[in-house]
Amino acid sequence: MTIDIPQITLNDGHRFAEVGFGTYRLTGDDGIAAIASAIETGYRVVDTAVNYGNEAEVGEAVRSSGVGRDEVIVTSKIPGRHHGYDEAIASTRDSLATLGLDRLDLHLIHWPNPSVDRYVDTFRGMLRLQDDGLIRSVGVSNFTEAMLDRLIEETGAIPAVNQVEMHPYFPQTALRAFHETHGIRTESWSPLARRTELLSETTITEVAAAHGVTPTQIVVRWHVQNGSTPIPKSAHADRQRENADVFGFTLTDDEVARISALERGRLWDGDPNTHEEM
Ligand SMILES: NC(=O)C1=CN([C@@H]2O[C@H](COP(=O)(O)OP(=O)(O)OC[C@H]3O[C@@H](n4cnc5c(N)ncnc54)[C@H](OP(=O)(O)O)[C@@H]3O)[C@@H](O)[C@H]2O)C=CC1
Ligand SMILES: O=C(O)C(=O)[C@@H](O)[C@H](O)C(=O)CO
Repeated sequence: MTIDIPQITLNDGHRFAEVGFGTYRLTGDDGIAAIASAIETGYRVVDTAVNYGNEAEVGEAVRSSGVGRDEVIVTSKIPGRHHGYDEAIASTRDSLATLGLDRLDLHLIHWPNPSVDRYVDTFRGMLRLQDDGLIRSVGVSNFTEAMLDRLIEETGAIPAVNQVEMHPYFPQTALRAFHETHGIRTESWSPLARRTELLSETTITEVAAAHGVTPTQIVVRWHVQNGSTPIPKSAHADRQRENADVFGFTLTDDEVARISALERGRLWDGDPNTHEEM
C-alpha cells in the first residue's frame, strides 16, 4: 500500500512534502529500481544533483514508477564548477537533458563556494529559468544566514528551500528560526546522520520503545516535528517504507527536546563558509 506522505506549500505556492527521498550513491540499474521503488512507496520529493552522476537514473525511475510526472517533485543541484549566470543556465539545461524531463520542480545551488563568490549570479540565472518555466521552485543548499541575507538583498527573491546538514547531532536551531522568519523551508540532508551510532543512542531507543516504532522512525519524525523535510536515502524497499511510515504517532515536546539535546555539531567537514565543492 502506498504511504500518504503529507504535502506542504512552499513560499512560492508550489507543493513540497514533509518527507522526501535522497539518492546519493544510487546509480545504474539497481539505482533506477531503488528510486522507482521509493516513488511507488509514496515518496514524492526525489533529490538528486549533477555531482551524484545519477540524474539519468532519476529520470528513468520517474518514468518507470507508474506515478504521474506531475505528482513527483524532482530536485537537482548546480555544482560549484557551474556557478555564474550563463553557467547556471547551461548547467540546468544539461540537467534537464540528462533527466529527460522538461522542467525541474526544485533546483538548488549545491554549495555556496564563497571563495568563488558567484552564488548571487548563479541564483539570478536560476530566476531567469524560473521565468522561462524550466524551474518551478528555486532554492539553495548549505547556505548560512549571512549568505541568505545577501542573496535576498541583492536579488529581491527569497529561496523556497535551504537544504542543509541536519540530524539530532546537528539540529540547526538558529538557522531554522531564520528560515521561519523568511518563509524558507528547511530540508535536512543526511537526516539519519548516515546511520552512525545515532540510531543506538539510549535516548532514541527509549523513545522508540515508548512509541512501539523503530529508532529510524523516531529520527525521521523528529525532523517532521521540527518543520524540516528529511530526505533519507535507502537502497532497500523495506527501509524506504519504514522511513516514510512516520505519520501514525506524535512525539511529545519533551521527547523532541531530549532528542535535540544530543547536539554535538557537524559530522563532516561541511562548514559552508569553508567547504568548497566543485
Ligand atoms: N546538499 C548536500 O550537500 C547534501 C545532500 N545530501 C542528500 O541527502 C540524502 C540523504 O543523506 P545521506 O548522506 O544519503 O544519509 P542518510 O542520513 O539518509 O543515511 C543513509 C544511510 O542510512 C542507511 N539507512 C537508511 N534507512 C535505514 C533504516 N531504516 N535502517 C537502517 N539504516 C538505514 C542507508 O543504508 P541502505 O541504503 O543500505 O539502506 C545509508 O547507509 C542524500 O542521499 C542526498 O540526496 C547528502 C549529503 C549532502
Ligand atoms: O552528497 C552531497 O550532496 C554532497 O555535497 C557530498 O559531497 C557530501 O557533502 C559528502 O559526501 C561529504 O562527505
